[in-house]
Amino acid sequence: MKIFTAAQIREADAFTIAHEPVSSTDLMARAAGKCADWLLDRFAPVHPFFIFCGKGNNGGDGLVIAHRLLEEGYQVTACLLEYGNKASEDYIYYYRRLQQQYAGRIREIADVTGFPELPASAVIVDAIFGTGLNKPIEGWLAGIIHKINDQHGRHTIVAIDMPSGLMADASCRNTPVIQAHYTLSFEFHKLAFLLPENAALVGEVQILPIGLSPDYITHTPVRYHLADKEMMHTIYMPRPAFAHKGTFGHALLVAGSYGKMGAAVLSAKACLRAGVGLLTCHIPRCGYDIMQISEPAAMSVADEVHEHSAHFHEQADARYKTIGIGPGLGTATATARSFEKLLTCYKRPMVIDADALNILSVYPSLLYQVPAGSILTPHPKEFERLFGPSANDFERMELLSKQAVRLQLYILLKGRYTAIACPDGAVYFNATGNPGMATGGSGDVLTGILTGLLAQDYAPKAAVLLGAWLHGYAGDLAAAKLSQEAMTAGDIISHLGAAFLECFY
Ligand SMILES: NC(=O)C1=CN([C@@H]2O[C@H](COP(=O)(O)OP(=O)(O)OC[C@H]3O[C@@H](n4cnc5c(N)ncnc54)[C@H](O)[C@@H]3O)[C@@H](O)[C@H]2O)[C@H](O)CC1
Ligand SMILES: [K+]
Repeated sequence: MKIFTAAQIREADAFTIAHEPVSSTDLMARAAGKCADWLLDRFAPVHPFFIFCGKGNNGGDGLVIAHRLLEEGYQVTACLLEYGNKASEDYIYYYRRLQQQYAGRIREIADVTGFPELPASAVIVDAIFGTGLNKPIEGWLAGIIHKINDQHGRHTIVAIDMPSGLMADASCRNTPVIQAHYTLSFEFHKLAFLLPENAALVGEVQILPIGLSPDYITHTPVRYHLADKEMMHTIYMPRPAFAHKGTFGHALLVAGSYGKMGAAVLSAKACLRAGVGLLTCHIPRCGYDIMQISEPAAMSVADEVHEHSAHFHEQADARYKTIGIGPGLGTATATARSFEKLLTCYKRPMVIDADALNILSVYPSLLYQVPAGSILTPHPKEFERLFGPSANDFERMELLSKQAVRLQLYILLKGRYTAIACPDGAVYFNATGNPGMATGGSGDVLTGILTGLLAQDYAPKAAVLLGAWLHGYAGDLAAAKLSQEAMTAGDIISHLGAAFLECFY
């Protein structure tokens, strides 16, 4: 799914009105009607509704919702915020209709003292500002936002299109924003919904299709995308019937050090479960028995050094379709030196994670030696060590995209919505996964999966999108069976099979 900017959403709206064609009042009725349907479905008539309306089209949506709920016999108070702006045409149209039929249900609010007493079980609908917000909310309107947020623990707050105060494409940190339990958003996700700094504001997001022009949607280029199941179906490659293990590539995994062999084992197991043909693990001498016993399907090569690996560059030849490097590797000087040599002799896209990323952040010039098309998988701290801090999450996304272009790499920034930046600057968000995966070893599992997919001849972009999706999907299946608390990284691996089956069979 494409993620459009606020300006593009306005264009989509205008394009739809001109080409469907549909009048803008009818488009508003269609959009707000979807919200009303959702509210009617979710809340019984015992809930009194307080619908706060701004003067733009978001407020217009609120007026349509108020009218529809009244028609359905609900108790509604339309709280119209009179802050001096000129009302939009569609707002005026629906205001007149409400005024004619339900004048008694309208309350005009011109300062904070007009904030209504809310009875128990009231539902607050926020239709104050949507995608038209162009500066932070100030003055008594900010007071209204705070008053509404004070009700967060007592009343359900449903935001229409966007929580008021949030901008689709810019940071609103430390400005007044509605803290919604639900956000009913039209047609598309907004970038703001996917960034951690807004996690407490958007609540559960419901995307409601409102029939914006498919023509506009198909032909308008965007930087940000949300990965979805259809995308995965275009990526996934079923195995040919006459396949043998050579068909699926031989991967080299460079991982583990004294005390961190678990990371290597998890990565190896995940790589095998992702379908690699053959796997060789380069591990320090101390890890030899551990790996051989833990994962009999993997071959092992022990380094000359006991506690960490220092000679893996000698291994890295054309036999290997790809290399996954980093989980539990440690950052010993000898390890860093071997990594440096590896980068001069091995030129295929590889997967670089954890301590291998930490080595890159200590020796940043090595970043330029990383083969084009390789996949880096930093968590936010590792990302910051590599590329520096950002003032907010929007700037971090800019930096992520810019670095992927500059280095011609795929950079996967881990998070609730993992963001995957591509060498052409596009960024894909992955929505599978859950907080149960915020546990030691789950990154090692991802590295194994990505390595396994690259070895099977998935192009790097396909591998990183599919790998992130499957990793999260398997995590969701594990959480459904075991709970988010009790699941471990190993459970992600053991649910990978079910993830393949559910998604592709
Ligand atoms: N996406 C669609 O196709 C549809 C969207 N709909 C709804 O329309 C809004 C966007 O409406 P718009 O009138 O452009 O903007 P807003 O209602 O968000 O408000 C803009 C209004 O307020 C002024 N303003 C902006 N910032 C501030 C501020 N900080 N303080 C005071 N005033 C401010 C601005 O100048 C405008 O006058 C979208 O979100 C949907 O809810 C349609 O209903 C259907 C199609
Ligand atoms: K809103």
